[in-house]
Amino acid sequence: MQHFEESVYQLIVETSTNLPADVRRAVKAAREAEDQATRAGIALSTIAQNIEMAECNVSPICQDTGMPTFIVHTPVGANQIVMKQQIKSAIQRATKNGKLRPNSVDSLTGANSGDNIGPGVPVIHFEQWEKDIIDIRLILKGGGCENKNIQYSLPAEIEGLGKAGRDLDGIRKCIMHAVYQAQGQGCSAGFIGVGIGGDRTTGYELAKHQLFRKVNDVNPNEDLAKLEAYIVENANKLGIGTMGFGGQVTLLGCKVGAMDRLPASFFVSVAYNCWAYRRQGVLIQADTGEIQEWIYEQGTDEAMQDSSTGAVEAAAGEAEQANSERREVILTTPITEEQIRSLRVGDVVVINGEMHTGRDALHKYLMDHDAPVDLNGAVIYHCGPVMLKDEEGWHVKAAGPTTSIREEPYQSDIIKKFGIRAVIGKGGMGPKTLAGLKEHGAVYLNAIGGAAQYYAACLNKVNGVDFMEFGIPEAMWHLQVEGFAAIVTMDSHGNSLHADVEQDSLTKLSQFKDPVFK
Ligand SMILES: O=C(O)C[C@H](O)C(=O)O
Ligand code: SF4
Repeated sequence: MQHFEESVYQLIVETSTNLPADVRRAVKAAREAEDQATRAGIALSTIAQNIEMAECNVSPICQDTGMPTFIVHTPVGANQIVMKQQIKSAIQRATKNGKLRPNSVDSLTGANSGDNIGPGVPVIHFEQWEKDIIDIRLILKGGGCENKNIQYSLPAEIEGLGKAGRDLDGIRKCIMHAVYQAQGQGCSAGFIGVGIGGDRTTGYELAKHQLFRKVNDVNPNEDLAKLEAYIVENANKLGIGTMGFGGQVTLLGCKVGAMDRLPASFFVSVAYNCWAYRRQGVLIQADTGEIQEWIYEQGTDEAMQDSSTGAVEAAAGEAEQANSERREVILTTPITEEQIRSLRVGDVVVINGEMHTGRDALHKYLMDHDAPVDLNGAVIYHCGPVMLKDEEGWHVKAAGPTTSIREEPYQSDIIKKFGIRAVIGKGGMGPKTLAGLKEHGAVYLNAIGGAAQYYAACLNKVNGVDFMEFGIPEAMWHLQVEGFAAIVTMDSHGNSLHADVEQDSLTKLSQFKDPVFK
């Protein structure tokens, strides 16, 4: 077992940086199905470019490298205690090398352990089997899509769809609603795993296990196979689109499993995974610990685009031609109110100058404290980056946006208190923020979720950092930026693309009210 730790390290690096071929093919099919000249089309081009950049840089596809979750099958008699120790040390090494973000946070104190080790982290499930080989699979599922997991208890009254009973049609309604409620916040276009039955815990576990299936497999249960095909076809009629921008492609895959339940309970548990669907696995020789085989086709041979550069620019160019009303506005910080008031939903903004990261801990802190820097005219970026330090200082290794809606209770007050002019994030924000943008003259910009390498390439200098005590993802990083492009999705005139897409998709959802499976 001399090579076991190194093999697990390779598994972690591969999972975090190189999206598997079946997932790549699903993203490529989405690109083909979507009009390149739309916002969703541009988002998919950015995603494709980001996937290639991550592979090339051997750096995280998305900065949120998730809750490392391993499922390990071992021969009878193999020493699982040693394996657990070695998995943990591989995790620590991958974190130190910037392949994983330090993601393990004490729930009571907020302290980040810094090495992805803590109570309950990583998650390791061991199972023995009769074979003489070790099968170890890993999923890195980020927090934003994890937050969009949902569990239904049947029978239920489902928003937009009416009564859902304890049958296949009731299950269908739950799953359609699960896709609807995620909107773009889980970085659509996504994949879902569904667990029918179990208790509240095992139901979710079953749902997550479905995410280990291959994208193109077919469910051996005929009814479930039909349900899976139905969901993929019809969820794509909801019009939510990539990143919730509206569009043809909302869901890339649906896998459903069933287990027994108690007479009184009927749970339908849904695990939502973003497009950055990072799961891999290896078969490991039990005597040496060496990798014998990769379980999922690796991404390397499935190139995302014809030429590695220029896809996004080309798509943006086409988009501009197709939609002469779409403007590209270059802004240098600090930004004035007049500049902000001239922006409308749909404009592309390119930012130069300085931006400041801020997410959950910072927003809470700023409510009743001063800011360490002048934020008048400033840009706040909802982002928890992967950072590495060397002799020259800090470097940004991965830095895509985080889900903005979590800051809804604070954002409007923070904008007002400090004179912030632009907030960048993903998934959109709610009515309180929209009113705040209008009142104080600010704008919400949507960056492409998960495109952590794409954005890291524009963040070329770290000017400083405050609140390191919040941990790397939550600290306030002051970043020098050049050519950071994002789309205005909420403007200072009361318009919100997110509110429009949500409204429109609810209308579409209600078209699926009538029974399908009898
Ligand atoms: O934590 C993050 O950086 C992002 C998170 O996965 C999210 O989707 O909000
Ligand atoms: S930011 Fe988006 S792509 Fe990254 S983990 Fe969160 S949901 Fe997934």
